[in-house]
Amino acid sequence: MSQTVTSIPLIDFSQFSGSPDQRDAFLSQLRYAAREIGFFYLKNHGVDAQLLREVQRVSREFFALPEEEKLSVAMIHSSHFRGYNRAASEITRGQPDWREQFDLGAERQKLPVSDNTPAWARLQGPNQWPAALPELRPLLLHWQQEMTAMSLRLLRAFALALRLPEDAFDALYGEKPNEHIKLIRYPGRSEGSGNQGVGAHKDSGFLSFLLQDQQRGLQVEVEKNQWVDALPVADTLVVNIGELLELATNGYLRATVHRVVSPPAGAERLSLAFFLGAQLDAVVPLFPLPEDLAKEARGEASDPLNPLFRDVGFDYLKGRLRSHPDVAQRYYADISG
Ligand SMILES: O=C(O)CCC(=O)C(=O)O
Ligand SMILES: [Fe+2]
Repeated sequence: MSQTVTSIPLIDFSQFSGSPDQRDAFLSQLRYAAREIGFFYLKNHGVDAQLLREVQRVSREFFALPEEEKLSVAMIHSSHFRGYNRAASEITRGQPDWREQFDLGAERQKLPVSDNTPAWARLQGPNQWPAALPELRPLLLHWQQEMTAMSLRLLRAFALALRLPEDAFDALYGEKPNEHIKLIRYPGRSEGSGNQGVGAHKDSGFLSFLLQDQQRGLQVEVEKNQWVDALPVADTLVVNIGELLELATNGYLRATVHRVVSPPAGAERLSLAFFLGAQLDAVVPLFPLPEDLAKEARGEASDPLNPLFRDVGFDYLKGRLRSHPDVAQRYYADISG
């Protein structure tokens, strides 16, 4: 029987490279956290603390730019869903989110598109970078590289925790993992803004990582209608499981619903998210788990408001179209109707 969860566990990634006993202890904590809660704090993750501080500092500088500079890289200029959105542009569960944000992905060349190319191929392409803040590009691309390397290491630990071969998930991301970064600033509450920083949702990919500042706001639905604060904890990243891992493990791993409540008036919250996903042409298989684990799998806990698809590119595109109806209408009217 699982007991009531009142807080989010904290696990230490350095144990994974420790003695065999430490490694086993780490893997069982990982399995527990990922199955029972779907969220945990990760310390000693190996991403340089100084780099993280720099990324936070320069992200704040980005949001402090004059509005016209931010709008010069507005997402509406990008068919690849890259760029800036003002607060209340993105929609979750039909309601606007009170957060401004800057999205980027892997810096890759646009794919040639013909009549029979799948629509998700249009997602690949360059990022937009603000001319007014030249240090943003090298810094974020460096951070992206570090986050990708760390998160792929963690994904391999997940495979071991499930007693699958260490490289079980490798073919799903191949040479082109989906490396989505979202810099987010939640303004304080104001008249007429409501308190939805971001509405309740699950993330779609393999794993999500959040670098929080000092301001609370993130909440995790550990049981139906029971929300727990994921308070900021210094020197950790918050990690959560995406729907892709839930689907691949028949619900053994848990993609947990979460949301952000807007900060009080006069405060603000900065959260920097890294979402690791599979490559867009992958199809998610069902991994055969060892019998004792398979018995504990909950089955697919798909959200009826947001059905899942095993085709990674299609599923990711569906999410992007739903979150950004203006971009959808401008570049994807042929498929989003
Ligand atoms: O702001 C946060 O810490 C969480 C953001 C989030 O859940 C998301 O963008 O998917
Ligand atoms: Fe999320």
